[in-house]
Amino acid sequence: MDIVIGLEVHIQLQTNTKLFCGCSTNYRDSKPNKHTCPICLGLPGSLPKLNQKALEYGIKAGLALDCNIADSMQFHRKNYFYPDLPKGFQISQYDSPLATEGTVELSNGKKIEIRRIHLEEDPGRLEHPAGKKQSYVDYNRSGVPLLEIVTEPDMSSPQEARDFLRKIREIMEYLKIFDGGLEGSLRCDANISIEGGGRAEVKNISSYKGAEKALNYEITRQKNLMRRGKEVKRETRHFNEEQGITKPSREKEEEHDYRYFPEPDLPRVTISKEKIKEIEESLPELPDEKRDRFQKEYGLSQDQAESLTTSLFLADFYEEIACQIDPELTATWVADTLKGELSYRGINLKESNIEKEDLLFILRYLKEDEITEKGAIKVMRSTLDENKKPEKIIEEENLRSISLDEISEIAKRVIKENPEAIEDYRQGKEKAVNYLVGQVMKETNGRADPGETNKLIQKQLEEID
Ligand SMILES: Nc1ncnc2c1ncn2[C@@H]1O[C@H](COP(=O)(O)OP(=O)(O)OP(=O)(O)O)[C@@H](O)[C@H]1O
Ligand SMILES: [Mg+2]
Ligand SMILES: [Mg+2]
Repeated sequence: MDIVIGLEVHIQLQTNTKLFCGCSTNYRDSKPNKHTCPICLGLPGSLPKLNQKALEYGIKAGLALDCNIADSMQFHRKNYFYPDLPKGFQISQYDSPLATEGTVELSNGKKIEIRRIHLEEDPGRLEHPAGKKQSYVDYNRSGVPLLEIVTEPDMSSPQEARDFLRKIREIMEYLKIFDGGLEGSLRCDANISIEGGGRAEVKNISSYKGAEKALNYEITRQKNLMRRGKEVKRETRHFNEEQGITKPSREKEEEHDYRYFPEPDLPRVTISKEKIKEIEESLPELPDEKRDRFQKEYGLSQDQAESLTTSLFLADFYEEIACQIDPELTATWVADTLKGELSYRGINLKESNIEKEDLLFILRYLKEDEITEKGAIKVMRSTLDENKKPEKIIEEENLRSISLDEISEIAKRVIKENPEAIEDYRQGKEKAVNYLVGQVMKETNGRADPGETNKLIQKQLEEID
């Protein structure tokens, strides 16, 4: 049974002001209804004016997704009645959108077609506090610029949908027009059908993990209906993030006729070839290009390059260190060790204490055998957990590597103290060597180099023989 998935992704553009007025878009820490004016409250007689920055950001996004940018576009009124929309309509786009026909390549190489991209205003935010009879509405979000990206129904699994959203997020962050770290900045409607059934449009998804969950739930639900010979209806459903389930939309009025018509208060917008060209020339290197370049320039594996380019912040962090010291060593320490430590702590690089200089310092010491690998990991952990500088940690925790002579002395003593290990070694037990190495590591608090220690112990044991 073929699974068909198409997404409508809404991303909030990071402009300072709203799409059609001068109110601030920075609403998350504000009291409700503080960033409002007659325009974003939709009061009669107010006139919207297009934010040119939002238009520029939209063009940027369209170009980055390989779309055709329209030479002119029109805003339309999308009429529906709901308290989050004070005017009774949303200014959106209809048959004359900003951009059409783009593509996004997933990490499995599959190409997903973009049907269209358009600009629209975000509605207000409703709050339904638990245990209260009233609901509240906050219009601070009303009028924040949204970019809606609509795909063709090209995805065939929830994993692909998740990967698509991750890619979109990465690209938009690279363009510096979007901040995925903000709550509710990326929302999507996921359309899904199974061969022979109607499509469900699942609304209210606010993360890419949520999208995957909602789609998995839908597959099970739709397959179960089909198995029992029941019809899968074409319908709109709501995703409940906490419960991980979808439910039919309660509001019947959501299955509407939007009665689209051209927004009479906003003239058709022409987009000149020069403007498009200028924006195209200013586009930064995008994630896929950076990944390919990292592979070529620094000799990284595809996996490492992929892992290091998932965010611009991470990629820059890596590259600035890699330029000053061994790029392959840096890749291993950033992509594997550091990312592992961060994910163990449930934080990302931006949120952590570690700075470029810190990692560079650790890698320098490691390269010059001033600390062991084990020591380096300890320093990294303490840098993350205690917000101290590596230099200080190395001093305080006594992590500086010890010399071969010192190791040799300790090894001698350890061998002497463990006659049964010598016996085991004579009988050909390799484990005995490992045990002795372990003892030396313990005595030296992990400061001895395990490879060197192993060699020394073998040599000393042979000499006893
Ligand atoms: N059979 C299908 N199965 C799954 N997805 C589909 C199917 N047919 C179309 N889609 C997807 O559904 C989405 C259609 O979105 P679009 O916004 O154009 O229309 P709509 O959902 O009818 O309207 P709106 O959501 O604006 O009210 C697209 O992403 C498309 O890829
Ligand atoms: Mg839709
Ligand atoms: Mg839509």
